[in-house]
Amino acid sequence: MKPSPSAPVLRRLEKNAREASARAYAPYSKFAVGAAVLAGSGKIYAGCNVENACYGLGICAERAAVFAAVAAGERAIRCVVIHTPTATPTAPCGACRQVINEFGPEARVVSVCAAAGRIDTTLDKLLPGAFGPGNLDL
Ligand SMILES: O=c1ccn([C@H]2C[C@H](O)[C@@H](CO)O2)c(=O)[nH]1
Ligand SMILES: [Zn+2]
Repeated sequence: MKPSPSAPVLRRLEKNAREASARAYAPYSKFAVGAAVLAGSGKIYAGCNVENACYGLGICAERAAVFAAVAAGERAIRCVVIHTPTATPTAPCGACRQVINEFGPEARVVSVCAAAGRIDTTLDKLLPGAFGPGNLDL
């Protein structure tokens, strides 16, 4: 079976995530993260982490990207790519896994970094037994 998204689309997502990481606002952690999501329409939405002087109020790149997609009218997430300018790739935090689950329970999740190492997995592997919208069907 052909991989989804295709290699050229995945390359575009990686470029968008890398460019978004350069726009991260991370003066406190110095850990710049960029994310790009491929939404149901085929459009790509990017996000970066945005920190705050009130430390707990920062938001991760992945959630910023998902929320940008939803604000544009999207309701499905097919793929999330995360870029960090580090030597090893970074998997999404638990909060972001839960948010991705809402719109892309079977999304492909790819983490890339400044070196060749990558993580290429799926949301259901990262968040097995997830609580999701279906659990609220009483
Ligand atoms: O997957 C991750 C992990 C961390 N961060 C952000 C949160 C915080 O701003 C900084 C350090 O945790 O990196 C992300 O955006 N995505
Ligand atoms: Zn997160």
